[in-house]
Amino acid sequence: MLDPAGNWHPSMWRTLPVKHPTRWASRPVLSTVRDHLRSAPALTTAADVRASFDALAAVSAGDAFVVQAGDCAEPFGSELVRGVAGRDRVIGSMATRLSAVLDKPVVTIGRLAGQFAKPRSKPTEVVDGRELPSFRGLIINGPDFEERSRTPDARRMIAGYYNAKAVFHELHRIAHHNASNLLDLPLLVDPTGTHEVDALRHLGEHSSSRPADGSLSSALAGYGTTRRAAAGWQHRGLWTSHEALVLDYEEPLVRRDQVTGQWYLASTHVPWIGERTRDVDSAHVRFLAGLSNPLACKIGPSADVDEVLRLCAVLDPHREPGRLTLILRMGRAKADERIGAIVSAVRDAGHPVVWMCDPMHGNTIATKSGFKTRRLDDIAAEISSFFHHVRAAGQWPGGIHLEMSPDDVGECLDAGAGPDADVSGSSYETLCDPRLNGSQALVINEIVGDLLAG
Ligand SMILES: O=C[C@H](O)[C@H](O)COP(=O)(O)O
Ligand SMILES: C=C(OP(=O)(O)O)C(=O)O
Ligand SMILES: [Mn+2]
Repeated sequence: MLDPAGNWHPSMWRTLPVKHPTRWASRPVLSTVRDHLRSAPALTTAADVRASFDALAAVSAGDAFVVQAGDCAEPFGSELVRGVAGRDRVIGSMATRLSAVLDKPVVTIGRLAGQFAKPRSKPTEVVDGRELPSFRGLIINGPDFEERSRTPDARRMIAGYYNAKAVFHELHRIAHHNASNLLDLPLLVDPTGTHEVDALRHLGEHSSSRPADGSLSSALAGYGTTRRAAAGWQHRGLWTSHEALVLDYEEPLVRRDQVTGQWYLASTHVPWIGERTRDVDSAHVRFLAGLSNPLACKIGPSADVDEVLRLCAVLDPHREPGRLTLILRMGRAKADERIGAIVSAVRDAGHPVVWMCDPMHGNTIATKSGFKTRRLDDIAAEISSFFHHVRAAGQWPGGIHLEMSPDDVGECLDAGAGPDADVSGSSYETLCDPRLNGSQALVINEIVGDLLAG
């Protein structure tokens, strides 16, 4: 994806085949939206993207673990912003628990601040004999089964940008709140005075020696990873990630670092390529390949070893720790058969990838009443196969990727649920795929903890 002078450019994906494209209703509106996004402020800073890269490099070296979790498809509006603190809290308690088990930091990443676009198995949906485009996520169309709502409207990308901006604002608010708590509490509660030194050190970290450049990492030292403190492991905020599916949204949010000349995707920290768009010569892979962000790519059961090696060569040509996370999502039935060969081949090719397990997307089933669901038993079994096969290849099982809501939703089936178990419509709230609720996420996290300890 280089021009004759050998340079990558953010718009070059347009010359390549695009999987799961969006047919926007109006080209002139699309063009106005793209101009708006191109001149809109970046949502992330290069400093934070580099900090998230370094954090993932520690995972690739086996010195940390990573928890990535959040909605399948984020909502817009007050529900979105109100939900950030809960996602931070649940992911944070998962991470601090795993840090205590491992005695290592845990990197925390939300599916957050841009997880608004969905590839779907079927382009259309039929209800009572009427056929309309499938719901593709709020940045593309609306969920209501009406022609107007289901028509892709490029103005939704503007709404997506400002919704993401509101989430970043909330992440900053939480970071500043945590920073002030970390400063104040030890001074107030420690009678021996030993933590005072800690607190003063933190004060130094937050004082004018760190530039207030709008970076999350300048708001809170050690942002996006757990840190050991006198009172135990503490969680410090979330990095953001989403599937970079709608390139009409992502491309105008690419920014060039004036100092280094590197291109950064400023819509997120860690963009990923989905299972349905990971063809090595396609637009999505070649677009992300030119960016300096840490990248992730889903790998499902249809991927053969050569395909994965070609992806690694394009996405991680310099074999750089932290650059590439491979998110295996095989499904319980295929995990044992598929994981070992892929991990060994990537190891032998010398790519220091982060190995992550998504035990959700290969385990989706339909209940008798037609709801999409996932069984905790299948999720646990796939995680356990992942640990076994990654370790058998001498590699570090570096992370877990979950679809999760902190709320009391009933979308996945509890451990031990029988063959006829169903979910109830009243607590089924997801916009797309079934999520673990907060307590189910903690159950799965204990299983991960046991595997890490074992
Ligand atoms: O989140 C992932 C996909 O968009 C989702 O699993 C597809 O679901 P579908 O099979 O209902 O289209
Ligand atoms: C679309 C998703 O997953 P996959 O690409 O693995 O199917 C997702 O993570 O929501
Ligand atoms: Mn999903």
